[in-house]
Amino acid sequence: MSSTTNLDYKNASLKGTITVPGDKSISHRSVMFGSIAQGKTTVSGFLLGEDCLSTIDCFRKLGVDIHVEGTNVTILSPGMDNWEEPKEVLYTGNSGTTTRLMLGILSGSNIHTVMTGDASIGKRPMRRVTDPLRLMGAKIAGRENGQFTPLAIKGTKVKAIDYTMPVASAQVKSAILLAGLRAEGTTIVREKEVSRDHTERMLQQFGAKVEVKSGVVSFEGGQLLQATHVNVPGDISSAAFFLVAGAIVPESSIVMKNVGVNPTRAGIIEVLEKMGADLLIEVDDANAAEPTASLTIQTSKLKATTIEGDIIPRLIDEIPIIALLATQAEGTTIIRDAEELKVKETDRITAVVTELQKLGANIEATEDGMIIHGSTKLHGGNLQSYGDHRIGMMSAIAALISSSPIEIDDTDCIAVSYPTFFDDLKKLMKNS
Ligand SMILES: O=C(O)C1=C[C@@H](OP(=O)(O)O)[C@@H](O)[C@H](O)C1
Ligand SMILES: C=C(OP(=O)(O)O)C(=O)O
Repeated sequence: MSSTTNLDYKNASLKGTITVPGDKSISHRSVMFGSIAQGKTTVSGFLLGEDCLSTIDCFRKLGVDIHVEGTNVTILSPGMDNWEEPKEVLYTGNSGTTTRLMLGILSGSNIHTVMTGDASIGKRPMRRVTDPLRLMGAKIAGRENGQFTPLAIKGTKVKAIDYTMPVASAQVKSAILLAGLRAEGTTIVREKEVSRDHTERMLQQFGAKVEVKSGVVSFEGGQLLQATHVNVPGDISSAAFFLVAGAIVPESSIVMKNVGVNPTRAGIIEVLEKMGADLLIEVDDANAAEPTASLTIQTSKLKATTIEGDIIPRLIDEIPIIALLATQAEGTTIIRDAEELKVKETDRITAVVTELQKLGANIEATEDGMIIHGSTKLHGGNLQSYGDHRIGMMSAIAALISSSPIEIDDTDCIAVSYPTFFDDLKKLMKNS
């Protein structure tokens, strides 16, 4: 365990304006696409979270020149066909997105690489990616027949596939599409439930032609990406913590500017609205490559809801903080169809239920989600983050409404996606 944080936030209220850091999914992809394209790609609003820094580190090892200045990143790439074969293992840290998308990219490259990550990555399933990539002809070897890291990838000439996704996962879809860049023929990915579409949008931004029609993405191999500029919006998954805080902490009013509201990511907005939250959405430019909005949330009287089916991929990373929200809503909230939570940085069903029960919440785990009876007054306690950034941040927000202090083991992990989380929290508390 690294840092233990003791949070005594009694009678806090949150007021003011913040700008949450850049979107993690889009930041990863900006470096990946900028490294594939030959020439100079510039990125603004980049997330300096540990996961995205792992992506940068991997591409530097392939000979891509990447400069970081504040949240501006410049990528000078010789182009994918001229990458160097790295002498070292590529280390993907805690990042599932880096590991899985790199598998797709490296499969169609002309170099040999070995990839590994931290202990959490070592437990996360990779066959969901290595199986379709092997169908494309990829040469991947890994622990338990390609299920776990470390993974070795011998870049080769891959071929297109027509693949129906067995799980709703943007990481699997993206890995296949990125391998498809170098494949002969048309790669087709069919989704039953639409997952985040940042890869499809960014392929278009880099000049590729992609067709997306009712859950089917088709994409002709052999297209060259053109270096460009990427503007990364604020991360709605980070904003989610303050959307919930604003709704449940008494006498609060929070404005968040420049938040990405791509419809494939904005499930939390739909849920807040259904639960009766006082939320104002002012869209900046609906036609931007990734649309953004200002979000204003005020303390709200909340009612329970059911969250299931095709909304789940649109809010998968927000479920821990939505569970806390539901403890403050009148009635029974049911979350189902969310078994994917079991294979994130930790088993998020068990982690959320165990930690919220410690605070007195009336919450139970189910096979594919959780049931929460509200509203309950929460008390303090000693919580664990399990090294999972989203559990750590959910616990810190709980401390704002608990009747006594909350101690959290290992809050360092929050830097994975939101390194300035406590700065933003303090800023909002100071204004109250
Ligand atoms: O593609 C992405 O950037 C991501 C996809 C999601 O994972 P899955 O593809 O496993 O659902 C999400 O949980 C993760 O935080 C980021
Ligand atoms: C699941 C997450 O990320 P990744 O899969 O990239 O580790 C997350 O950020 O909540």
